[in-house]
Amino acid sequence: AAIKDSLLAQVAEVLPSSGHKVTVVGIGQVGMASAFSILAQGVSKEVCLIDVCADKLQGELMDLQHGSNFLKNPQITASTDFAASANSRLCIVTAGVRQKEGESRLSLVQRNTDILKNIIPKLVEYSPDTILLMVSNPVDIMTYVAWKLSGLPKNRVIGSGTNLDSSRFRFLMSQRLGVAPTSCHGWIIGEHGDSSVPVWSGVNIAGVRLRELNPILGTGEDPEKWNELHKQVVDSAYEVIKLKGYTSWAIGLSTASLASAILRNTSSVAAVSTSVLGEHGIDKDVFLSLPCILNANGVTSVVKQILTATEIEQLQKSATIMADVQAGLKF
Ligand SMILES: NC(=O)c1ccc[n+]([C@@H]2O[C@H](COP(=O)([O-])OP(=O)(O)OC[C@H]3O[C@@H](n4cnc5c(N)ncnc54)[C@H](O)[C@@H]3O)[C@@H](O)[C@H]2O)c1
Ligand SMILES: O=C1N[C@](c2ccsc2)(c2cccc(Nc3ccc(F)cc3)n2)CC(O)=C1Sc1ccccc1Cl
Repeated sequence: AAIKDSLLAQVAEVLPSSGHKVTVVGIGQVGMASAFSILAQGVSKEVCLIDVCADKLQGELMDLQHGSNFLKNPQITASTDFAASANSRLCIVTAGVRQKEGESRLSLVQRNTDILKNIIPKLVEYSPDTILLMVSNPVDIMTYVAWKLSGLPKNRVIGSGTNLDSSRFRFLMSQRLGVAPTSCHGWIIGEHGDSSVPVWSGVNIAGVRLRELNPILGTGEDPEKWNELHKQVVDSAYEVIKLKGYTSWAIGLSTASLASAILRNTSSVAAVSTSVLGEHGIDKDVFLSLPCILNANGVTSVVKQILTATEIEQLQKSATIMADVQAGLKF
């Protein structure tokens, strides 16, 4: 008899999944930083890697598996076949192509949309109850495209949105004030990236709103130039790209944090891209970031922030731009 048979008397079936299985599609810089963060923080012990590059998949799989002894025995699998993703509680999509030199945003969007056409239906086929977490850019549009392609309810299709933007904002705020980033409260909402919206009225330490200490905070007249904080969020993204060619650690940790809220059913609040139709007077079927309650059922509530007219105007402008781009897409 095989050693295993002499050693073990099986008494029950092995379940197909831990119930916390996470699939990461696209194992480039962002996908691997996300997978590593999830494993290193014990967010899930069952991770499946999917990509079109078989060799890279095998190499990343082996390299991660070799660390299993330090990761408390996770189950890590990898395949170019989506069947390997079956029974995933959460599917994180970072697959995409980079903008070519001088490529228009719409052309990139159509190319990434075409990639999603091959990914989303297969993920849902093998994990019909899954939650999709989109990271690929332009993330707000890719989240809408994923929702349309998946047929899932809106609460189970989430974009990483301005979660990274807000994290960079808190770090920069912590540098200015000498307060830990986790104690620097500030929310960036709306469109991820260059046109995101800082909610200055809500920026606070221990509930003390900086806007109350300095009503011109965040405006052009502010001598301390706090509005530069938001500009620094955008500039630092370009700075990182210029210096290292991509971003990985912060977005990977951000993705692991969102995965943790979902898998551990914590109902914590995070700025993520969700359907904003009907919020703040938006009448377009688009996805933008607002503070949302995240748990095992995805986005279960949207926080109704009190926004200034200017902030609402910026959201509505982004909604119109998203809707126009979406109208030009071929599904
Ligand atoms: N939302 C955010 O805050 C944020 C931050 C950083 C990066 N991003 C975005 O994340 C995406 C990935 O960035 P990256 O630096 O990891 O890129 P990358 O080129 O390093 O990785 C992309 C991966 O996708 C894979 N891929 C391509 N087509 C595929 C398909 N059809 N099926 C499966 N896998 C496929 C590629 O093989 C590659 O491994 C980009 O769109 C980038 O703009 C978003
Ligand atoms: O930190 C990043 N890096 C990226 C990146 C990663 C690999 S190559 C480029 C980045 C950096 C700078 C600009 C930019 N623009 C962009 C716009 C639309 C797209 F479809 C793709 C990329 N993207 C991707 C991205 O979304 C981010 S966050 C980011 C970007 C711009 C402004 C503010 C923030 Cl918080």
